Amino acid sequence: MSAQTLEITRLGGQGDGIADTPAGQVFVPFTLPGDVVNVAMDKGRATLMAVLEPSPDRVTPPCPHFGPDFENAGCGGCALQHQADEAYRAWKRGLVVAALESRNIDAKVGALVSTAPGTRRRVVFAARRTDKGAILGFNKASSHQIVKIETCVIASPRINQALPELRRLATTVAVGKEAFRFSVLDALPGLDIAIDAPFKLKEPERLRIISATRAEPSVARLSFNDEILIEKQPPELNFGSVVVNPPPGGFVQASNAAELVMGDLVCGHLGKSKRVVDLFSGSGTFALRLAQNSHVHAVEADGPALNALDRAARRAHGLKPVTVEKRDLFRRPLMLAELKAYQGLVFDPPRAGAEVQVGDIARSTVKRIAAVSCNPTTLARDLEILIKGGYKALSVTPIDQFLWSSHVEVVALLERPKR
Ligand SMILES: C[S@@+](CC[C@H](N)C(=O)[O-])C[C@H]1O[C@@H](n2cnc3c(N)ncnc32)[C@H](O)[C@@H]1O
Repeated sequence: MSAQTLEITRLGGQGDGIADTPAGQVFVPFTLPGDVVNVAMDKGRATLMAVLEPSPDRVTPPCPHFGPDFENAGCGGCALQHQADEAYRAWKRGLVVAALESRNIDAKVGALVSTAPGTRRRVVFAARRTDKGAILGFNKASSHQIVKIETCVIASPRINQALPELRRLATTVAVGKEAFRFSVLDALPGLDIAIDAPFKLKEPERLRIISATRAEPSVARLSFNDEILIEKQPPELNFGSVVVNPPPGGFVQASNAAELVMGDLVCGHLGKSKRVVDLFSGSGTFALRLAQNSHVHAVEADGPALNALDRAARRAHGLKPVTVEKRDLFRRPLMLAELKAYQGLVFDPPRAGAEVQVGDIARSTVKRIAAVSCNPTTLARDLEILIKGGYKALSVTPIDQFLWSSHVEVVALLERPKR
C-alpha cells in the first residue's frame, strides 16, 4: 500500500473521479473534478483518505451512509451525493450525449428531468444472518459486504418508516448463512416484499415467517423465491387510470415520478396511432396507458407480468382492445410481416437492449417509435440501427430515475418521414 496526492480532472461513467498519472488513469470513488486528494493505492485501486483541496462543486451529502468506507458509511447505492446539483445534472445528461456521440447520432438531447429524494418506490436491499440476528442494508460498491441502513434518502417515506419492520422480517427470514435479496415495493395498500434467497425454507420456518409478517402492519404481501407466503391485501399500482396487481418481484419502474414522465412522453408521441405494439411490456406500464386511445398488443417473456397486464385490462373500463403475447423477443423478434399491423411501437428492453428486434423494426413501415431504455450505450446502438433504416430521432429525454447513481433512464422518440 502506498500514499499518493492526486488532482481529479473528470468523472468516469460510474461516477468515480479520475486523475491522470504517469502510470495511467486512476479512478477514485467519492471524488470530484477539482478535488486534490490523498489516496492509498493498493494493487492499482485507490481509496480516498483525505480531501486536501475541495472541488468548488463539493457539497455535504444528505445521507449519513454515503461516502468512503468507515463505520455505517460506504453504501454502494449512490455514487454522487457530494456534487452540487447543476454539475451533477450536467454529468448525468452528458452520459447520454456521450453515448449518442460515440455512434455519431445527431439528436437533440433535452435537459435532465429530475426526480426528488424520497420518491423511489422500489428498493432492493441485501440481507444476511449475523450473530445478533440479521443485517439489512445495501452492498458496498463492488463488494458483498453489507452496510447497515438506518435511513435511505432516495427511498419513499413509507419504506423508511417501515425499516424497523423490515429488519425484524429479515431476521426471521435469515435461516441460511448466505446473503439474500430483499426487494421492497411501495404499492397502494402496503409494502410488497419479494425475497430472493439461495436457500430453502423448512415448514416451521415458513410458518414462522408467515406469522411474523402478519404482525407487521406496513406489509401487504411477502413472497419467498416467487412463492407467495402471505397476501394480506393485493399490492396494486396505478398505470394511468388502470389498477394493476404486479406479480411478486416483477419489474416495475423504480420511481413513480419518473414513470409519469416516461408515460406522458410515450403516450404524447404514440397516442394518435390506431394500433400500437408494446415490446417488453412488463405488467403494462405503457400498454395500459396507451390503451386509452389505441388498440394495443403487448409482448413480453415474463408470463406472470403479462397475466397481470391482461387481468388489469379486462377489469378496466373504457379501454380500447388489449391483446397479450408471451414471447422471447431475443430469440423470436416480431417479424416484418407482423409489424405491418402497427402505426406506433414502444420498446423498453432490459439493459442488453433490443438489437435483433430493432433490425426488423428498422425495415418496417411503423410510423412512430418510442424507445425507452435504462442503458444509454445499448440505446445508442439500437437508435443507430433505426436511423440507418430511415427513422428520424425527434427528441431524446434523459430522466433521473436512479437519483445520485450512475444510471439514467432515456426516452427517445422517432418517426419515419413520409417518403
Ligand atoms: C426494462 S423492463 C420494462 C418493462 C415495462 N416496459 C415497464 O415499463 O414496466 C424490461 C422487460 O423486458 C422483459 N424481457 C426481458 N427479456 C425479454 C425477452 N427476451 N423477451 C421478451 N421480454 C423480455 C422483462 O421481463 C421486463 O418486463
